[in-house]
Amino acid sequence: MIKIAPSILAANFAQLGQEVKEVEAAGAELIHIDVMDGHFVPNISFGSIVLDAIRPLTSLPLDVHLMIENPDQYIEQFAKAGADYITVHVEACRHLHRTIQLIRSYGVKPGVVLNPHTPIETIHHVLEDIDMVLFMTVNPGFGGQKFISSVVPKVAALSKIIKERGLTIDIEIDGGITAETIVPCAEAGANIFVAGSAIYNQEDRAAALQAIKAAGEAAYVR
Ligand SMILES: O=C(CO)[C@@H](O)[C@H](O)COP(=O)(O)O
Ligand SMILES: [Fe+2]
Repeated sequence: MIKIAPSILAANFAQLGQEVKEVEAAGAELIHIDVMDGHFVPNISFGSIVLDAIRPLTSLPLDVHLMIENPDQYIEQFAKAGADYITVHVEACRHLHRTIQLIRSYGVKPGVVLNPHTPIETIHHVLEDIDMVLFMTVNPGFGGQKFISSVVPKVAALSKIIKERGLTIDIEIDGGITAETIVPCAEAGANIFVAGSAIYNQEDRAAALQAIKAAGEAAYVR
């Protein structure tokens, strides 16, 4: 089943609570939260106080995408603020396995993120320890960028490995997702899709979300 995770990075922060409730009512399955530190990525977004604020307003899982250096230092903070998933970039972790264990120790589902150029071989030895792999289909740091289609073969290759090993791991795609770009990703076996501008920048957000989901459902093969 296809799940849609609207990214609040594209929401109106002056009415964030309402923006979260709107996508929940529209059929979103997760809320995607982009944390940027101005070091790992060339942009700053927000920290765990935003989770503190929205946690009581939604029953949806909070999917926290950490685009930060030294993620270990902040995992407790995000776990205590109510994260359900915490995903860390392979490129930002010196001891990836330890970071995954740290996330799990707080009862949070761990996931790993790969930049567009990062090979899937970097996570072969942690697949048994994680709940999600997040493929970046843009270079991280900004919303509203163009989808990088050369990532799709990596998604298909990982999906095959997950199947061969009999694992249950969600494959999430993040960056430039629309009702068109979701199609090759769902065909490659991805099942969770982040969408920021393709939902929040639309007049009818519910219709936009449902159109993206329907296109993904029609294409999904696993
Ligand atoms: O992590 C990121 C960007 O670094 C994403 O979650 C974006 O925020 C998605 O925005 P769109 O590409 O869907 O507009
Ligand atoms: Fe993200």
